[in-house]
Amino acid sequence: MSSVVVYNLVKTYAGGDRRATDGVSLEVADGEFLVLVGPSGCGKTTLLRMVAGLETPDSGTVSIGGRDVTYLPPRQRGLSMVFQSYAIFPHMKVRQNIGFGLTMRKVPRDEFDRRVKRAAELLHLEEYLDRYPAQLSGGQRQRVAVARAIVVDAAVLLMDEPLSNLDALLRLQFRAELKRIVGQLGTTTLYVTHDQAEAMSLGDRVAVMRDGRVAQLGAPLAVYDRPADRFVGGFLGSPPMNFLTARVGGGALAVGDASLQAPDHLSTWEGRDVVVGVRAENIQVATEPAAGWVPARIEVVEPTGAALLLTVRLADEQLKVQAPATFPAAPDARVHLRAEPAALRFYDPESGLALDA
Ligand SMILES: Nc1ncnc2c1ncn2[C@@H]1O[C@H](COP(=O)(O)OP(=O)(O)OP(=O)(O)O)[C@@H](O)[C@H]1O
Repeated sequence: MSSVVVYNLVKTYAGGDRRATDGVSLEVADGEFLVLVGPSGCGKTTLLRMVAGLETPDSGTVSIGGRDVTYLPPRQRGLSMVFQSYAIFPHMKVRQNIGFGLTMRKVPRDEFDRRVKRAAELLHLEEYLDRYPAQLSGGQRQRVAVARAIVVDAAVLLMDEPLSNLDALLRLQFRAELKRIVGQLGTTTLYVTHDQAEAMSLGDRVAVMRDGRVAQLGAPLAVYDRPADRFVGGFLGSPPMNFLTARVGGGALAVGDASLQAPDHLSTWEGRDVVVGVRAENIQVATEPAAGWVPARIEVVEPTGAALLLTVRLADEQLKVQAPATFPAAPDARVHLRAEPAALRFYDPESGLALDA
């Protein structure tokens, strides 16, 4: 049992003007891959470092496998770490780098060989074991850092932006490999990234952080489909969720001259504005008008290869719409839009919080 439970962690750095983490509570279940994601400065690294034992919280607790480790040093916590600046030793060959944690633990020679071989196999590094880090590419060095972390069979793996030094293509390849490897090992993993696509791809669940707090925690698609507030909807997804202001009246939602059907639960908002959230891929687009479709004008057409990303104007609002690659789109052309009612989300314009059905 190697769950990680973080309870009400508060941390303010000396000289810091606000809390780096402001009462964070979450649980990483045994064998789960949980991703902390959020913009720069939201406190994700601080949270990870408190789990690691590299920072001491002002208050709150960290438990690993049911044991309170809040004030234990890192080496007594049964975890292993990979950081962005993968500190592999330049004067040691790959074999000794991968096996470093085993050497420290005085693991016997044959077991050392067996475990290093297995970690090297998982990371496709077998043929590089006798090279020095300087003779490797950046991607291969990063693999060495991951192999070194997994070779010790720690109950919990902590990773802080392990892919951020890799170029875009390598990042994508290694992301899938990490997912395979961690899935195979079944190690409880807490992973920090500022990259929302990486978070969606890797996490069993994602915790979206903002200003030292968890804004939302859930399965990637659940969070993507039902953002708990405007911040989460705007942070997850590329393009971000569209938001437009609509006036509720007589069972309808008015956006400029256009009118959509309002769901029943908005009846308490009669006569007031709400914010409607809708993802680009949930908006259908047509060249011809039809009942219930809303007229709009194309401003920009961007081919992405698999689709077209349209910037369209609807009344005073600008929206991103994903159209099929074959859609006959041109700047200034008039088009007609519609979205399934089930794909619309509603937010309080003041607080930004979701108005649940
Ligand atoms: N050693 C430190 N001393 C003072 N303030 C710090 C220190 N480390 C972090 N902070 C502050 O704490 C807040 C949270 O920082 P943290 O590094 O945890 O954020 P992050 O989400 O990991 O950001 P990034 O993705 O940029 O690393 C920020 O306001 C940051 O400026």
